[in-house]
Parts: sequence; C-alpha cells; structure tokens
Amino acid sequence: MSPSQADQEIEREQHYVDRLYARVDELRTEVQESLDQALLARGSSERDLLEREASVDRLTERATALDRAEQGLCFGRLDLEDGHVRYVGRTGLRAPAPERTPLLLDWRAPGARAFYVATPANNHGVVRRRHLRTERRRVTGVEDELLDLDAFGADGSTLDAGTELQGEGALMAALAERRTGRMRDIVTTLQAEQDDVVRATSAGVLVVQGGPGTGKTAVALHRAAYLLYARPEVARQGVLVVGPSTTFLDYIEQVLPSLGETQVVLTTTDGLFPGVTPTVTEPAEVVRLKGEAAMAEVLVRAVRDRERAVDVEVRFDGEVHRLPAKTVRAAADEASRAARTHNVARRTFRELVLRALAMEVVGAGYRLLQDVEEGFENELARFDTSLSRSPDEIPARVEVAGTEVDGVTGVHELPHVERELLADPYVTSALEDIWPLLTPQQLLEDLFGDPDRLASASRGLLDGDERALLHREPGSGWSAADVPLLDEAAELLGVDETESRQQRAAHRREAARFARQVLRSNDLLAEEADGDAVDPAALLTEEDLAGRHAARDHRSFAEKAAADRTWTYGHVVVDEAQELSAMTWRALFRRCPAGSMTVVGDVHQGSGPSAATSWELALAPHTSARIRQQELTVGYRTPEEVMAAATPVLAALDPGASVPTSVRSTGLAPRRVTAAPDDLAGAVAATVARDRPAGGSTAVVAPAALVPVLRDAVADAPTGTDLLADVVVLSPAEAKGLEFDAVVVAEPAGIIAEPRGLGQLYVAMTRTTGTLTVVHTGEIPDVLAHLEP
Ligand SMILES: Nc1ncnc2c1ncn2[C@@H]1O[C@H](COP(=O)(O)OP(=O)(O)OP(=O)(O)O)[C@@H](O)[C@H]1O
Repeated sequence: MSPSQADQEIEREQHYVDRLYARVDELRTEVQESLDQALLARGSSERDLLEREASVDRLTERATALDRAEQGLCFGRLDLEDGHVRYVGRTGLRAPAPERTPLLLDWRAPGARAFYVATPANNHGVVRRRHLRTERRRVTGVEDELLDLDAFGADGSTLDAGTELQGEGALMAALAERRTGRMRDIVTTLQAEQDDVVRATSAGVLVVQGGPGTGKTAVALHRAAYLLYARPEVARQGVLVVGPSTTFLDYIEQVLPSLGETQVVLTTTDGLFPGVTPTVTEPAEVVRLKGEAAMAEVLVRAVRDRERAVDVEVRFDGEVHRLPAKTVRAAADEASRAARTHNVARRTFRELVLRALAMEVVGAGYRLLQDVEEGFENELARFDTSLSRSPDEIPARVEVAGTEVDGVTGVHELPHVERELLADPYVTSALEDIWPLLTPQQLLEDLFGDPDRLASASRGLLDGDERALLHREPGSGWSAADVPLLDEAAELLGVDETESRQQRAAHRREAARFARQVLRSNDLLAEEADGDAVDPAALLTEEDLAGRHAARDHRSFAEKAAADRTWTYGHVVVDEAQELSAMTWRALFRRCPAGSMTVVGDVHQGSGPSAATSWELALAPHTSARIRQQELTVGYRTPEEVMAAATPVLAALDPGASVPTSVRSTGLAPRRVTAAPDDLAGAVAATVARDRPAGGSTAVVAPAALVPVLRDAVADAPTGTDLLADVVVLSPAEAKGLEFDAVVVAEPAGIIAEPRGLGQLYVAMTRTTGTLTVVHTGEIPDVLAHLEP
C-alpha cells in the first residue's frame, strides 16, 4: 500500500471508528440514566431492594466494561468473501433499536475467531484481515494481510504466504515495546495456536506445555476471559487464577480487567487458606515431604486418632458413672455414619454419649449396654418415642426396651439429666477429651508438636527421619507447605454450623422484633399527625424493615470468593503449574470439583522441591476428568540468540527437550563477564549500568543468598521486588514468569548449586526480551562455556 493509499484507508477507518465511539458515548449516557433511576427507585420491600441492588450491579458492570473498552476499542477488520465486513474489538456493540445490527464483534464471539486463525491456506472465508492501530480515539495506522489474492487481484506485496504468524507487523510492534513491569493483554495479536487454547472446551483439564516466552501465561488469562464470556456456568461461579508469587500476581493483575473481566480471584498457593499467611521458610526436604500425597493419609489417621473409643468415667452428683469403650465405639460409629467430617460428627457423638450417660445416671443404661450391638439408632428411637409423649402419659413404671425404670427418675428425666451433665465441666472435659472440637491449625500443631501422635498417624507411611523432619514446636508459625495441609485438615474436620445457623435465625428474629417496634412507633406518629402529614410510604411493612435491618454483604465477588475456603469455581487456571505438590493439587481440585482447569507450565522450568517432570504423573491421581495436552511452540519473548545460548542448559536438563522457535532476533549475542573473586557486586553494578536500556526494565537474577548484597550494590534497585522500578534484583524463584528488557545473570554456579539448579538457571536466562549478560567469578560452568567473553 502506498503512503497516500494508506492515508485514505486510515481516514476511511477513522469514520467507522468515530461511529463506534459515538455509540459507546450513547450507551454510557443510557447506562448512567438507568443507574440514576435505579438509585432513586422508591420501593422499599426486601424484594425491591434486592432488585435495585442487582440492577445497580449490572449497570455498574456495564459502565466499567465500556470504560475498559475505551482504549483500543476496535483493532481488527475482516473482509469476507461474500462482501460483508466485520469489525473486531474489545466489546460487542450493536446499532440502536430497532435495527440492532452488529457494529463491533467482541473478540470472543464465534464470528471473530477468523481474525486469529485465518491463513492463506485456510482462509475461513476471509479475503483480507486488517489490523487497526489506534491512539486514544484516533486511527494511526492499518496493516493488511491478503488471504485470497484472487479476490483482491492485488499485488500481494504485503503477503508472505509461508508465514505462520497472523498480523506479523502488529505482532512485531507489540513485542518490540518496552516492558513496564505489568503484563499487557495480547488480544489484538493472539496467534492461531494460542487461539486454539483460548477457545478449547472448558470440560476437563487442559494442560498447556510450552517453553519460556511461548505465551502460556498470556494465553491462560485470555482463556479465562473467553470462558467467562462464553460459558454461563463459569461466569456464575467465577475463575480462580493461581500464580507462583505475589510479585507475579502484581505483574499479571491488569490483564483480565483490561479485557473487562472482574469475576476472577488471583491468588498464590500460599493464599489458598484464608486467615493464614505463611511466614516460615522451611528446608527443601521438609517442603518436599509435606507436599507428598502420603500426607493426606497421615492427616486422615491424625483425625481418627482424635476420636477415641475409650472407657468414659464421669463423677456426677457424687457418684461415678462408667460407659465402657464398646458403648463409646458404637456412638462413634453411629456419628461417623451420620456425618463425614470430624467436627460435624462430633455433635452426634456427644448427643449419643450424653444420652447413654444420662441413661446410666437414671439407671436406664443397663439394657442399653446389653444390646449395644443393636446399635444406638434402634435403642434411641424407642426412647425418643417414649419421650415424645408428655410426661403425664408416662406411667410411674415404664418399660423401655425391656428395661424397667422407676417413673420418678425415669426416661422422661433424661433431657433434664443431659442438661445437667452438659453443665458439669468435668463431664464436658471428658467428652472433649475423647472427641475434641478441632481447628485445622490445632490438628497440625498437635500432630507436628507431638512425636507420639506423629508416630501413630504415620506408621508405615513415614520413616523415623521423615518424622523428625516434620517435628515442630507449637506456635512456631506456618510455612507455604503447611497451607495445603491446613486445607486438607479443614476438609477432614469440617465445620459444625448448627450454632451459626441458630445465630442467624436469632438475628432474623431480632430484626423482626426491631421492625415491629419501628412500625408501632410509626403507627403512633400516624395517629398523632394531622391529615396527610405522614408519607404513607414511610409506613413500611414489618418484612421491609426486617430486610433493611439485616446486614447486607457488600463485598465484591472476588472478595467474597477469596475469603471463602469452600467456594467452588467454574474454572481454575494454574500458572507455573509444574511446581505444585500433590497436596496442593488436591486443594485445587477441591476448588473445582467439576475438574475444569487450565494448567500451564513447563516441566523444564521446574525449580522447586516438588517440581513435576511429567504432567500425567502430576495430575492423573487427582482427577477423573479428562486430561488433554496442548503444546505452544513459538517463543515470543526470548530472542533467537538468547534461546541458542540457553539451549545447552536445557539439553543438560533433558537432552530430548524441544526448544521453542523464537519469532525475533536482536543480533545481540549474550556475553559473559568474569569478575574478580571479591568483586562480584561491583562487576554486576557496572554491567547493569552499561546494559540497562533507556526507558526499559532491567533485572539482575542471582542466587537467593546473594540477592540482598546485590540489591545494595546496584544503583536504583529497590530493596524488594517492585517491578515498576527500572532495575530489580531477584532470585530465580522470584523472577519466574516475569520478563525484562535486559537481564544480568549473576554467579550462575551459585544458581546451579541450588536444588534443581539447572532449571533455575534456564528460568533466569530466558527472562529477557533483549540483552543477556552473565557475570561470574571463578570458572564458568560448562553449560555456559560457549558464551563470548
Ligand atoms: N500473540 C502474542 N502477541 C503479542 N505478544 C505476545 C503474544 N504471545 C505472547 N506474547 C508476549 O510474549 C511474552 C511472553 O509471554 P508469557 O509470559 O505469557 O510466556 P510464558 O510462556 O508464560 O513464559 P514463561 O514460561 O517464561 O513464564 C509476553 O510479553 C507476552 O505478552
């Protein structure tokens, strides 16, 4: 296209884009008016209030979506074989009623798919794909790809028939932009193999394996946005996105909002158990051990060990009463049948044991002990039948299950005796001792703090050395590896909600009482007022006022879901998933029982103690859902030269591993700098000063132990991991998933010496979009010997 032709095209597109923005402005006004109306609506019944709240939420959401679509509203155009034209953008727009013709297709709509996947070989009915570049509301450029030369009879000068890339110019421009410390969406330049992942069915587990910089993170986030748009069941329950670190979450936090999505919770695996923030760092072998699947069985047994069928002896009213272990076991069995979890079953257990004790006290226990094999249920049913009769109906001598009881201290006395028993601290402490109410924290502290308990729970599962690794003094804080164990424990223990249900019911009663009072005073006001001085609308019904008085939950979706351990999501996205332990996978699959997950990672970048080497092995034990695997093969971040430099490291990790094909080349070969043994920091600082690109980002990636001293040495480097700073110093674990314009890897031998050190070095080297320099003291490790000095 000649420059003047291009100008004409830009002008033509500007007209259309103006029309789109005019429609957006119109919709904004409409939404604002509806919002004002909704806020002023008068109805005051509970139902009115709920409806008002729902429509305010919906309209606010729409207003936010329109605001978010403002930048880059329209970025693509498809010219179809049948002469129709479709525009593609960040949100869908239609002309006003009655026409309602589509003006702009949401990028996730089925009709927009061709924008990402059409090629000359398979053009999906598209003759021309056009990328529109815009700044604010102004069109600044167009880039065309002709997918059917015949249709246009064009010269084909812009077409590279062999290219695998869609919108190459736009893609290269996007990739060449300086990194800002915040990931951007890639909705305008998503490539065909990526689009396949984004739109894949939500059923089952989709594993996306790919080398560094192949767009796994970007694609997983676009997939979340796609599923929220296309699958109502996912939108209803929301999406959980799990990343490797809070620094990483900061890095990706803008992407989904920029795509208009808010039904998303971002978390690290550390954050999966609300109320616990890990503060303790543990040695790798402890982390590995705590992550093993065997720990699930250890916890099952630890809970079972807290449910003790032992003889119970209580002193009550000056007398000693005994229940033999057999009776207590029968109560325990019955309780376990009645409820799956320890704390919930505990209520039944206590009721049964109390009843048995009460019977013992009133002398009715005899027969029960005899017939314990019959089970509590039959026995108690008979007692309950007799209790349901009024005491007046109970004869002085009753015969219950063959037991003759004196009517005065007989069966009808049981509830009273039970209450008395429950008020006796000796009795409650005896009951608590055999089946205590437990929090997950208590269970783990007791288990790890007491070698006997640990030995009992782990017999045949862990050896003595492993038990010693797990031992920890109570109160010493929580580690990241404890989080999935707490979650597992919470699952086994459950929550007895009877009391909170009772509290809620009491709260409702209180609200109704309040309402009655107010209504009464309103009536008085009405009586006192002359004529029509009192607004009849002010005379509310009892139900209205109760509803108003009831506390409303004004938290956002993400706040509510994140605070609720038992929230189940419509879909879960896991990034850097190769690092997750078996125990963490268990916790995550509980968050999505349907098993709808996108799992992205690279088994070659595994660097933690639990890192997986095979997706099948890591996932299959945790789900019966189908596991599909898709591979991304093109590297968008790391230039060809850097990828070549990192290849020997990858080959040392896995000789059969395939290297992603880089789309870019910088012509800059990675280099190495040899520092004097006592001047690593000085050499790193000097290298950073030389390498750092103006207006771009630079990272020094160093062994964790050297990070503090290098942060001190490097000018401008913050003490933490603030990615908005121009220069940061990070460990390989902190750098995971991130990218920078320039990377300096410091002391590679120190990185390699750490557990899974080669994987960590591979991560460190592949963070750059531009230059890579390795600074080392002493001998250069073999895998880097090829770097030019
Ligand atoms: N289609 C695309 N268009 C524009 N940019 C892209 C595209 N695909 C990937 N990128 C960019 O490439 C870079 C790497 O992407 P991303 O971080 O998602 O890769 P990754 O596979 O998760 O890498 P790693 O395994 O190293 O964490 C990002 O800057 C991303 O925006």
